[in-house]
Amino acid sequence: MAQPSSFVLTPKEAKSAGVSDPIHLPLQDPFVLAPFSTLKVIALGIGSSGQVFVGVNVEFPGLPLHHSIHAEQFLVANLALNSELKLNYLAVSPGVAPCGHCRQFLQEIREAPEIKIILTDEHGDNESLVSLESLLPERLGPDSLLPENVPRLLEPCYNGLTLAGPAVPYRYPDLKPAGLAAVNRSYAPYSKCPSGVALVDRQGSVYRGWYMESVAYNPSLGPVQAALVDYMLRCGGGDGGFKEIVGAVLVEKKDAEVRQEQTARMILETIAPNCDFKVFHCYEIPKEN
Ligand SMILES: O=c1ccn([C@H]2C[C@H](O)[C@@H](CO)O2)c(=O)[nH]1
Ligand SMILES: [Zn+2]
Repeated sequence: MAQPSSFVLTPKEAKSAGVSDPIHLPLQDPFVLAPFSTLKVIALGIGSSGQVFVGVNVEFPGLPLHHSIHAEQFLVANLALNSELKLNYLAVSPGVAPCGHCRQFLQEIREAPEIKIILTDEHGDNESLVSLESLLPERLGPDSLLPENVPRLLEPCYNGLTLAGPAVPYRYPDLKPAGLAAVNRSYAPYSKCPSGVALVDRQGSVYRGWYMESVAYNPSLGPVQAALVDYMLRCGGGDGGFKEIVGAVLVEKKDAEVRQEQTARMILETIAPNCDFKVFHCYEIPKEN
């Protein structure tokens, strides 16, 4: 699988890759793009730690287009998986501005309207810096549906879930705890149905990701897509791509109103036919009085 040389750069690495200041993010070299795209998009973001995060768009052969991951969504998942608390600057490939779907998904970050977006022409020249608010005025924000004190995307959250039922043996024992840790970090304040996915490749490396919802529902990022972002970040499967995924676990609440099981199975059967997929249920640990 073609990969950027790295999806997370320290401030020092970013500097040696040519990031002199936010407005001069290196939008082409040294990054190699994801292989499936007709339009190849890279998103770069600077987080509050000063690290530079990378996202690429991912299209899945055999799946309807709405399962694709936009570069900006990949970038946000990269921030979340790496516990980065804030996104300050965002730049997309030359001549591309974040699309409406991504402008909406970014709203889940607190203070989203203040995120600075770097726009350029198709040659990477004539930069300008605009706020996300100016790209999406009169937004639908999380404040429309959530109280102020509910953690927003990228803010620390712990869902207090534990695995239900007797321990069923599964041939990849590392996946269950990884899936549980993932569901506990899932951002699902609208459905209150968090979910997490853990994957293992042929080398035995484990990857994980969690469901991240949008106030506008459709731009939400599914738990399989989020785990695939982790897989790509860490060069899972080497050159074998998603076919090297041999095991997957989904953890979600039993009888949840919003369930991922069928969608997760369908996605994995399509892109990772060698994958042994299992679902484990969880429940909320009762709070002590
Ligand atoms: O803001 C955008 C717009 C489009 N794309 C991707 C999605 C799809 O893979 C391809 C064509 O739309 O470009 C992005 O990643 N970000
Ligand atoms: Zn987009």
